[in-house]
Amino acid sequence: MSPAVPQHCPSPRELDDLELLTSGALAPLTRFDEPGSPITLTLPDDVRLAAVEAGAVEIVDPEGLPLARVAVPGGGIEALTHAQYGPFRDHYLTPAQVREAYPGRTFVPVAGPITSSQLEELSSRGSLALVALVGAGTPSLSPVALLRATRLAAARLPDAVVVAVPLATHGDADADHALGVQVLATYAGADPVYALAETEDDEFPDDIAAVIDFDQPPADERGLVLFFTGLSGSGKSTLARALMDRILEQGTRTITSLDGDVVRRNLSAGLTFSKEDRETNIRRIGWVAAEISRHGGLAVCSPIAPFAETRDQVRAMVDEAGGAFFLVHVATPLEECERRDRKGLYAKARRGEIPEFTGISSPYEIPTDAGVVVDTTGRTIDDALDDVVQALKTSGYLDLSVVEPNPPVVEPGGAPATPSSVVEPGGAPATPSSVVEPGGAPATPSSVVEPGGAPATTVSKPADLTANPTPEPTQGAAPVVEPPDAEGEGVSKPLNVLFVCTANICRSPFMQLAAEHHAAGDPTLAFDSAGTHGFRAHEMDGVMAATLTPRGISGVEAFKSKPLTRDHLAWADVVLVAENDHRSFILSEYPEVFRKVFTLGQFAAASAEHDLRGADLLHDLGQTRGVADPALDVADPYRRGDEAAEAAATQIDTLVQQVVSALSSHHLFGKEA
Ligand SMILES: Nc1ncnc2c1ncn2[C@@H]1O[C@H](COP(=O)(O)OS(=O)(=O)O)[C@@H](OP(=O)(O)O)[C@H]1O
Ligand SMILES: Nc1ncnc2c1ncn2[C@@H]1O[C@H](COP(=O)(O)OP(=O)(O)O)[C@@H](O)[C@H]1O
Repeated sequence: MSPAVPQHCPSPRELDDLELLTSGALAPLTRFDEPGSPITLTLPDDVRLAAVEAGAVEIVDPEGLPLARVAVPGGGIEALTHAQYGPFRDHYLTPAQVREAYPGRTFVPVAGPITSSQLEELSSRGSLALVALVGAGTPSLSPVALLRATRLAAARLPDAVVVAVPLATHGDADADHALGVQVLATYAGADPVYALAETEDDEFPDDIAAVIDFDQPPADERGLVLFFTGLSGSGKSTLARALMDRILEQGTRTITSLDGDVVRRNLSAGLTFSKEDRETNIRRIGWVAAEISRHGGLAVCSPIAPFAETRDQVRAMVDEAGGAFFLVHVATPLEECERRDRKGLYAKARRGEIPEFTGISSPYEIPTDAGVVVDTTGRTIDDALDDVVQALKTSGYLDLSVVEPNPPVVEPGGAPATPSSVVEPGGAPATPSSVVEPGGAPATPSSVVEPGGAPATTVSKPADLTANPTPEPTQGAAPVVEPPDAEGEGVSKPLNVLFVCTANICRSPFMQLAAEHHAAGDPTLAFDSAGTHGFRAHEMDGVMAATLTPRGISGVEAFKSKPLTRDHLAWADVVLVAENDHRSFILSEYPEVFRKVFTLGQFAAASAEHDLRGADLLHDLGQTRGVADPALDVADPYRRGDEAAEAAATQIDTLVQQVVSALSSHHLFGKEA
């Protein structure tokens, strides 16, 4: 009897590639794993072994429907069936079908929503076939939104049809471009291909803008997974519960709780505390949480989750589902958890009665990517919770400070109650908060067992700067009263200004420090900076830094560079970049922020023509922003000598002064208010 052909459900990218291979869209390519081709199929070791033995692997979709048989080795494909479902399936046509149905048209590749000016450009180009490139990993819109937007564009053109082609991205822009050209040529056959010009214009017809808005909700409307990790007894459940109460009191979101103990009694009943079972447990929690986030829901998870790799997997699952993942490391040291020993488990573990107990005989790997680190030792629950609430607010995901005014709470007996403040046994005065700064300020020390189960040691959290999603304003934390006509009347919030250049070591640090200098403690403004390809934790470039002192600008010693993340953008009310290229980069990677990204020169020029200031100015410019004149760019002075640095410094200093003065509301609503 010949060995059974194993089944395998590949990644979304590989499924898209399979569809293109079997439809003939990648002709002359017809198989996986041709030398030098990005169209590859990776099999897990056990599947590969079985496939080699059987001579083939059967590719199935996520629901187990066999799609194709792939020869192993060799990669040759025998198609079994095509995917027959999915939104707008009728638009998914093979090149042969397209050439038969739509001959004589001009073929237009569409990778993002078509703008108003592009529509105008297309309206005079005759009969069109808009080819929407909707594969896995497409950067701008989700596949279904790109198809919706392209259909709306087609309806606005005199004669256009829409074809969907699942061309996935392969992590290499050049290879993807070459594939795109090849696929378009195959679809067009003898007909012309017309590539839309890149446009700085980001105005869309209302119906297309609505599709974009629905697909890219603002940070505080996205699905959110709040993931508490830490040792048993560290305070995960207590803090998670208190946070959920606060969210429910605010009344803007519903919540699903996935507490460690509760999950183990239900979803993960029967699992042990072996490494393998813990990983299964966390992946189950992650899967459910990601599905909740897919629909804009909020999941609060509080398992120990001791392994970095599994936490990363959860982050990736949530990311794939379009949700935001926010990691809270409850870093209460082992000694304190053991002192609490609420369930008596540590004592048992010390006596050897519980094998593989986290912190005693099983490792806990300290997160280096937490959004906030909280040590609850000697603090009230409310105080520790405030760290989490503050970090969430800074991240842009959840702002719990906007609440309806509370009626006074009256104690039995009639006296007004003092604010609730639960002090635990042994509860000493609060220690300072340890929100992780973008600059990677070390957290309070936390005791951990290192991987491998070595005895607990006291370590400081590594100064990780990569994935920190909580840019902290460098000043302006003091509350201000908003202009009476601004949104959120009476709510305290500075305007957050993010400066961006390439590496975050020359121009954008100068912008940030100069802005802080000119704002002179203005509480209505907060500043930060990052680089599109930012170095991590570098000092400012020495040549550029030398231009600061003669201008009386300080703060360079504390400065550390960082790469730009989505979370920095979420934090910012306005993003001011050095050059047009930075703007294009941000718009292609994070199209949802298009209303708030300007070049510094563009913003300064536009604000000079305005009477409005502060939030009103931002709002108005967000609606009417035009093309950024490249002549207003701040050229890169890096490694171009003292003169270039001095010229950039002078240019930036002037522009920043204008911007600070235009954005400040201090003279109106600051100290005097
Ligand atoms: N061996 C061992 N190690 C750690 N914890 C143990 C163990 N055995 C039982 N318990 C109890 O189970 C709770 C942790 O379960 P989790 O699902 O959160 O753990 S894990 O994430 O799968 O590692 C944990 O609850 P919390 O105190 O809420 O964290 C413990 O009460
Ligand atoms: N500031 C604090 N924050 C959270 N828990 C605290 C704090 N101070 C003391 N505790 C106590 O520590 C214990 C934490 O237990 P729990 O929340 O179940 O932890 P975990 O879910 O991490 O196992 C509770 O008894 C809680 O009352």
